[in-house]
Amino acid sequence: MSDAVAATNDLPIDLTLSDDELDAHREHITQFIRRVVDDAGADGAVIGLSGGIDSTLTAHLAVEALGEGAVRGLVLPSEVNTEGNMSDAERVAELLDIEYDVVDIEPIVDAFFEAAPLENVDDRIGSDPLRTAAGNVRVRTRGVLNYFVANAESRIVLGTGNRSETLTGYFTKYGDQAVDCNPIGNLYKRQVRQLADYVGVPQDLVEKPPSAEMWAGQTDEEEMGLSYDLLDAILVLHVDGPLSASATASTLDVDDSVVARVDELYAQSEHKRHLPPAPDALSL
Ligand SMILES: Nc1ncnc2c1ncn2[C@@H]1O[C@H](COP(=O)(O)OP(=O)(O)OC[C@H]2O[C@@H]([n+]3cccc(C(=O)O)c3)[C@H](O)[C@@H]2O)[C@@H](O)[C@H]1O
Ligand SMILES: Nc1ncnc2c1ncn2[C@@H]1O[C@H](COP(=O)(O)OP(=O)(O)OP(=O)(O)O)[C@@H](O)[C@H]1O
Ligand SMILES: [Mg+2]
Repeated sequence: MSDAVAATNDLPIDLTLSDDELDAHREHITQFIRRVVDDAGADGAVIGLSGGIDSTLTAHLAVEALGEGAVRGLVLPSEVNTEGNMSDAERVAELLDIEYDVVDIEPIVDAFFEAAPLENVDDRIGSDPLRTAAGNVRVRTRGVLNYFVANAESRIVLGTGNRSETLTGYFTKYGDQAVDCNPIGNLYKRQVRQLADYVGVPQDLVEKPPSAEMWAGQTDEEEMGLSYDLLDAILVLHVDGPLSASATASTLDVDDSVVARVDELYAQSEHKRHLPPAPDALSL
């Protein structure tokens, strides 16, 4: 394990996976990807590449599972993505030797806002709720492009959701969630970084602060108001685990309000983890 991954591990709970466990996850995930593609009768996979760790690790494991010829990358910059992240996304595609396209989504997003049924969009877009709504439009636009390629070329869309995001609802409903499978969906964020490090993802990508890039300068940890390492510990001990909220707070030596905040994120995002509900069938 690199120093950068080890250094963050200063909590009284150790989520660090052993090499045997990392090998087991690697094998389990690559088998999963092969099975999903085979079961769908698809010819391969398509994945959005953002230069972040989730898509980088997922693409890496997809190439291990399917071979580089069966994986296609889409790098989809908008005006809020940094050039650094977009060139990292291209670097990942080149390191993995996969076919990829770069498509500027801003003209699509511009056309959308011109047609959108809202007053004074330009004046309101800098602050919520429009800032998040606009970010979600960019995220959903990427989903449309992913599915266009999947439909046209008989591919499945690889998602990059991890367990920390799923449990907190930290994703756009029918945006980056609109995928055919989530190969790293059973790994907490810290474990994503660790597995990425283990399979040889470049260090600078492993160490980069996670960002949804929904607006300029956004980082996940700032928006959520807590670090992934602390979030993961609360998820493992409490949301997925057996400890009460107060026992979790005292184990981690944090205020009860921190655990309450995670409980709130979990409860408020319940709807994102299910298919849309409908009333029960009536027998008339
Ligand atoms: N109880 C309920 N039952 C059924 N539906 C419910 C609902 N509450 C809200 N909704 C629906 O859900 C909508 C809100 O959900 P949604 O549209 O997703 O929007 P929302 O959750 O407000 O925003 C997405 C969040 O995910 C973050 N994100 C997005 C994309 C990528 C990443 C990343 O890590 O890369 C992070 C982003 O920064 C932001 O915090 C509401 O407008 C409403 O339509
Ligand atoms: N500019 C982009 N071009 C193509 N795909 C993108 C872009 N931005 C986001 N995505 C897709 O949306 C997914 C969700 O973004 P998210 O930020 O959660 O993951 P990430 O960028 O891979 O990792 P990190 O959390 O470290 O930033 C990405 O993994 C990627 O598949
Ligand atoms: Mg990102």
